[in-house]
Amino acid sequence: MTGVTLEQVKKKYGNVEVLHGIDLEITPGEFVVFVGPSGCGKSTLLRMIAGLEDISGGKISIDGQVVNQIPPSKRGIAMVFQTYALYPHMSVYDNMAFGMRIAKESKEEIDRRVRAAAEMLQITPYLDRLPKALSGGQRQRVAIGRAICRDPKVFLFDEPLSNLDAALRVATRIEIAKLNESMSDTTMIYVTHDQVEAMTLADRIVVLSGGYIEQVGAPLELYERPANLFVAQFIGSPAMNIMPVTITRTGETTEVELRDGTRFEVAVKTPESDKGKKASFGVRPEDVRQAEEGEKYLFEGKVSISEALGEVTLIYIEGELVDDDPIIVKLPGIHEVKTGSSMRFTADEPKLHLFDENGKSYLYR
Ligand SMILES: Nc1ncnc2c1ncn2[C@@H]1O[C@H](COP(=O)(O)OP(=O)(O)OP(=O)(O)O)[C@@H](O)[C@H]1O
Repeated sequence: MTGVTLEQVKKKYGNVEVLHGIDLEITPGEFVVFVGPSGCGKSTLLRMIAGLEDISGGKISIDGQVVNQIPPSKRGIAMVFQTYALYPHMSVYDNMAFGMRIAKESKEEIDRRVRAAAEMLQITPYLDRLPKALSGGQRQRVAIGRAICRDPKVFLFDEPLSNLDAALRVATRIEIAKLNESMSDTTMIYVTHDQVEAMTLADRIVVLSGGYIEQVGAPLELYERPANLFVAQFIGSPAMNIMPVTITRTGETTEVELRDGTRFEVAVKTPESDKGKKASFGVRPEDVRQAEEGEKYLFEGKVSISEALGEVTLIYIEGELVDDDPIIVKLPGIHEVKTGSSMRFTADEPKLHLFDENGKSYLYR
């Protein structure tokens, strides 16, 4: 079993540094997903692990061995790309066998591995076809099959589903989850900007932004305890609502005041020195509910629009409580809501988040 360690890994293109000293320990057999907005450096980091990009600083180790100077073919990795990268003139079988033929494996061994991978991915009926006679999803499975045949110690995926349509994405995502179960000794590193893929596939997610790691954790840990405003708003859809507040009482629990003067308590510890300081209060759209008549409420606002999606109703509230983005409330089921009407909302205390003036969660201070 093989782990991957990154120590102070940096990447520069010319004078521009795009990764600023990444430290990460990926344990053997783990499925780690890199997520982050476009340009945050996630593909570059993956390509550096693969050996397809030079390392400008720091160390990358695979299985305890520093690989900075080791070529891709000697790193024990296999990579699946967004664009499949199949040879168009070769059959599916030959595409999958190609790497092993180069490595001078025996004919019998090649046949055994190609058929085993094809079985696992349910592409046996297509082994004689050319890639052009396959759908996008089938082509991607061939690309994954080719990677499996190499029997990699580390499996790297660079946005493998992003060229597929919605239904195929789901089906292929489930294939990859099954693959991960059947290859439980193989370490997998997966790049995506799709948070559903990240949440469903990962043992741990690494959230990147601007060439830095914002947080590393299990999917639900990031959802329930985001370390900062960036992660809070990146994980979860629609994004967490953020409202500017002032801290009016500190201690084991904290009282905050919204812009309209409403005060309430958040079950988060704050230091005395933060009394009177600006902070950001956060609550997820799905954690908000309508306050009962006479019940203490968190916030009140006029409905600017509502969307009934059947399974849920989304209510948008604009006004002084927020800066640019409206507050979004996601209520289960169908609700008749009048535009312009005033509504009061509340949420259970454990679902409330508080971030300091620098955007860092008070849970981690
Ligand atoms: N060959 C290159 N030369 C110069 N800059 C580059 C090069 N490749 C990438 N970059 C820059 O490095 C940064 C990180 O790019 P990278 O492709 O890793 O981002 P990403 O998070 O994978 O984005 P996306 O989701 O859009 O693929 C970006 O600012 C990009 O413009």
